[in-house]
Amino acid sequence: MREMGEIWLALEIGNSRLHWALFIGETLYSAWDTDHIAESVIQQLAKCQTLDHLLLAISPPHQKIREENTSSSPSSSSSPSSPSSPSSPSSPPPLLVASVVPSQTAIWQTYPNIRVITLDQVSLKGVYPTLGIDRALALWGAGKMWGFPMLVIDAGTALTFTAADANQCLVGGAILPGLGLQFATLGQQTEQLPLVEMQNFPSLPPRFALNTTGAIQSGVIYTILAGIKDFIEAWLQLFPNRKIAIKGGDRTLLLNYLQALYPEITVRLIVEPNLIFWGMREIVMGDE
Ligand SMILES: Nc1ncnc2c1ncn2[C@@H]1O[C@H](COP(=O)(O)OP(=O)(O)OP(=O)(O)O)[C@@H](O)[C@H]1O
Ligand SMILES: CC(C)(CO)[C@@H](O)C(=O)NCCC(=O)O
Ligand SMILES: [K+]
Repeated sequence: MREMGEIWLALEIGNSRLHWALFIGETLYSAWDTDHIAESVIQQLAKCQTLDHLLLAISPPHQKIREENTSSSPSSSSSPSSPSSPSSPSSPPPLLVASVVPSQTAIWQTYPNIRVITLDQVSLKGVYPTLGIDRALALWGAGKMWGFPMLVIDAGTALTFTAADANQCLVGGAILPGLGLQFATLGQQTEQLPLVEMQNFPSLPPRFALNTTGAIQSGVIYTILAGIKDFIEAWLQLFPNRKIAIKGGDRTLLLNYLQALYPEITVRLIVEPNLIFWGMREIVMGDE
């Protein structure tokens, strides 16, 4: 970034929704999620006169899904709270975009001050050309924050494992359908199976179920948890001093279950929803 205290926005375009962060220089001021935004709204953003207008346009209060204020002085302004101290810019702030949805990236190109992060800008070594930028950035962010070797588990639309060794070189990883996707496919692609809603089971379901919904819950949850445990154990055997971080929309649910089933591995997990933003910050600050 050009100035130390400059306001900039980070946007991660995921397959389910958008993930936003407002930075002042190196400091993450707040982070929130929204649904994908219509092209017509994006085209209006260049005309926003103040930061508050812009924030309101990209995340109207009823649309905002999660907000986390990381600044020490919470602001009273509307959602998401904009920083009160630095003066609002007269033109829209720089926007850093990382996207795994190319059609969505395309409609953001009308934004006046946009920079799209691509894989070649992440200093992670040994990447393959089609590696998702979200996986690369989350791994880079986690490794820079807590050190390498690092394994990142992303419990998002897809559940992914992505690892790098002590030389900051990609070891590799794995991709499987995330929790929501597993329930959705069973409900949609079969004649007799219902769509199971995830919010309805905060605690572990019985392993051996005597009804259809229970059987789906058991099958999806216990095999995902066993899979996560197996990947973690394989990772722990690979390197000394290795770390593990977990992010993604299903992280809290999965952590609660993991804690109940495998407390000894759960304590090793670094839980951090903002890994991709730490990765983006590394790239922005590296340019100075
Ligand atoms: N309000 C919500 N809206 C959508 N998904 C949610 C919400 N709260 C929790 N989730 C869970 O989050 C998961 C999606 O995770 P996330 O939002 O991290 O995915 P994503 O948008 O694909 O992002 P990424 O590409 O970074 O994984 C879904 O499986 C869903 O169960
Ligand atoms: C796996 C997802 C969908 C996770 O968001 C994304 O990282 C992606 O589209 N990756 C491309 C394929 C790969 O990472 O090998
Ligand atoms: K596809």
